Amino acid sequence: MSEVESEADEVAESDEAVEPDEAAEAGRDEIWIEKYRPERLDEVAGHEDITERLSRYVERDDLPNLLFSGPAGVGKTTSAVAIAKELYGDDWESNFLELNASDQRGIDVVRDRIKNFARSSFGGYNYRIIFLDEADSLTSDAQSALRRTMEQFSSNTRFILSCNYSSKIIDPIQSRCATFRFGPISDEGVTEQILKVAEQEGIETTEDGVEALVYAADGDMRKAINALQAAAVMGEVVDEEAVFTITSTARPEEIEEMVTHAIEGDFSKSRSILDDLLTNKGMAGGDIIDQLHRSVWEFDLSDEATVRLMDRVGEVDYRITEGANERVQLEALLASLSLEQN
Ligand SMILES: Nc1ncnc2c1ncn2[C@@H]1O[C@H](COP(=O)(O)OP(=O)(O)OP(=O)(O)O)[C@@H](O)[C@H]1O
Repeated sequence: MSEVESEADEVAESDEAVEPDEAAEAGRDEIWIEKYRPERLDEVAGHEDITERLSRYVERDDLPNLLFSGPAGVGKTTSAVAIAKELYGDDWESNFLELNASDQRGIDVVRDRIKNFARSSFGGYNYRIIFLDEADSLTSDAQSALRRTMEQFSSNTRFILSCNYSSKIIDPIQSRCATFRFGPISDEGVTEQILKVAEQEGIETTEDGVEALVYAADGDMRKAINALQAAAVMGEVVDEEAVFTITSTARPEEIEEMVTHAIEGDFSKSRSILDDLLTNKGMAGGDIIDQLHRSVWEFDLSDEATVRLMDRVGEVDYRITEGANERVQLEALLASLSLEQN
């Protein structure tokens, strides 16, 4: 039993009335992304076109194999679980198996679990659901084996595969699935959910705090809610300062200032901002590149400078992904911008 649960039991057993403050404290120990995970398809924010189509399968009780693709934290797992809850009601847990394809123990363990689940007795339902997360982490050979398993159990099992990139899924699997692309959640969608959670938790947020949460999350709802919860622990009010600190995100103005100094030929000022971001703010080089990439079009730069910067950003991003030293790469980027001016 977790500490939270045992504490909650002790409180329930004691004769003394629970003070509202204590109840709120206990509530804050819960993980908000789980507490506010939508239960039903129509509660999933920002993907109405997808959830309406999924609801039709549920209404007809006729589910094809599904492939959900998209970035992290946008509702792929949530939608799969919501389908199971709507199809099976209280029995959903015994008819839904969640597996991770990148299971350390290997694909054979995953396949055995699929077989055991698909072969065990059914409680009056025509089919059960297997949700396989990170399906794109499987090699082509493992995916071919998975395809055979999908065929073997096609009469009584439906697969929902989740991945970041559907292009990494072999064609024979893609052609057996209806594909749904979950994009990043819109700023409005994230804002709405943040405000809802904050209100229910009695958390005060400032307008710039919510804007900072939306900016830092960049369409990832899990990141937005986690950041709200972490910032709420830090102080009374969730404001911009708290959010940027907690998420190790640079303010857009800092990134712009760093680039502008470099373009104006002042390498040392530009480098000292970079140093502050990497050393004092603890940012990862890859995250600075991501922020640069997102903000480039909002900087006050000529078209030519923007294109040059974009070109460099692409190159540095590739090198960092390949394992090059982040600081060296970022300093080189700023240095090359400065050199062009001098
Ligand atoms: N569209 C959404 N509407 C409301 N809440 C959401 C949405 N997407 C994500 N969330 C919140 O974020 C949490 C994580 O979402 P989920 O597990 O569905 O992400 P995912 O897309 O499956 O990501 P991953 O690929 O990393 O597994 C949920 O528990 C929920 O609180």
